[in-house]
Amino acid sequence: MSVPTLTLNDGTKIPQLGLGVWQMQDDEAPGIILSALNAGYRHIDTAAAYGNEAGVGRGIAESDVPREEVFVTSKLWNDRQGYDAALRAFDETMGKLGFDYLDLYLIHWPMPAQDRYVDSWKALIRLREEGRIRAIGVSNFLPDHLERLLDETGKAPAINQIELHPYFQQAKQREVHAKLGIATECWSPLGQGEALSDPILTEIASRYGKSAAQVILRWQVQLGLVTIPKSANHDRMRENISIFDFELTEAEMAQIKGLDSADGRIGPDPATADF
Ligand SMILES: NC(=O)C1=CN([C@@H]2O[C@H](COP(=O)(O)OP(=O)(O)OC[C@H]3O[C@@H](n4cnc5c(N)ncnc54)[C@H](OP(=O)(O)O)[C@@H]3O)[C@@H](O)[C@H]2O)C=CC1
Ligand SMILES: O=C1CO[C@H](CO)[C@@H](O)[C@@H]1O
Repeated sequence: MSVPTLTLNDGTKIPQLGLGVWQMQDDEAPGIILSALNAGYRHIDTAAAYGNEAGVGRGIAESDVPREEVFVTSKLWNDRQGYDAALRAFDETMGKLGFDYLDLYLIHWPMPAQDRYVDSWKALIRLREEGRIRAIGVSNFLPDHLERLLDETGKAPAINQIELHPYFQQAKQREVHAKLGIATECWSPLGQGEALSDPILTEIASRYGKSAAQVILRWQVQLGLVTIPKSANHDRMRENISIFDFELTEAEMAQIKGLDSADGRIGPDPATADF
């Protein structure tokens, strides 16, 4: 069963489930990408900061899958923010990936103390107008950062990639996204493994002969989110994409909603993150 796509506010289609590749070494990335493409993945999430763009590009180039059938995201790292710096960083990313266009480029963190994200956003708008990027977006942007992009450029991001898992569900942030026409993408969708032994999730999973990981990813897809679980293991990669043959009931969706926690964040807080 193939992965459904979501249509972004600029008309671009993104597969709702992709492979996250943070913490994969550049030299192991080609093999992992080949394995993911064989398992049916057509969406890969990398970043300049992950140090594996070259390996990701090589894996795609060495596969039998045409470049245009794979949706690839990369991200602008914090020390390259600003208009000219972002243009140069994008060229470097493209050189490493070996692509002539990118599907999605994100500003990785707002870094409000630097106050350069509006200029970075203007560079991304230009790159999209030039046809070098299909869709542009952001990551870890809070509502006031999104409002400022809109106020100063009139252009809303297609997507905001944020921490989102059963213990940190971001309902308010999702509401803001819906109002502004911005899709929500979940990073650390499995809570970096923390949520996988949750008794409610394992109980729901047992009803379908599925795993807790599959229930979490199915929950995210049914919420209309994009999700990018990371696995470097072929069996778990296959497991994570095998979620399109069952459906959670409304009662199960409500049970999972009940797992949300005010202090469930595992990554940095975008308001104060400074790195
Ligand atoms: N924009 C941002 O700021 C951020 C973006 N990201 C993106 O999100 C992606 C995913 O987030 P990440 O932090 O990696 O965490 P995830 O929530 O995807 O969890 C990954 C961990 O879970 C394990 N795992 C994966 N599938 C299963 C399974 N079916 N059963 C048991 N264990 C499993 C993996 O191990 P194994 O590999 O051994 O299977 C790994 O240890 C990243 O790779 C990156 O692309 C992440 C953090 C921040
Ligand atoms: O995507 C991410 C994972 O790696 C980075 C750290 O090296 C994080 O800061 C970032 O948000």
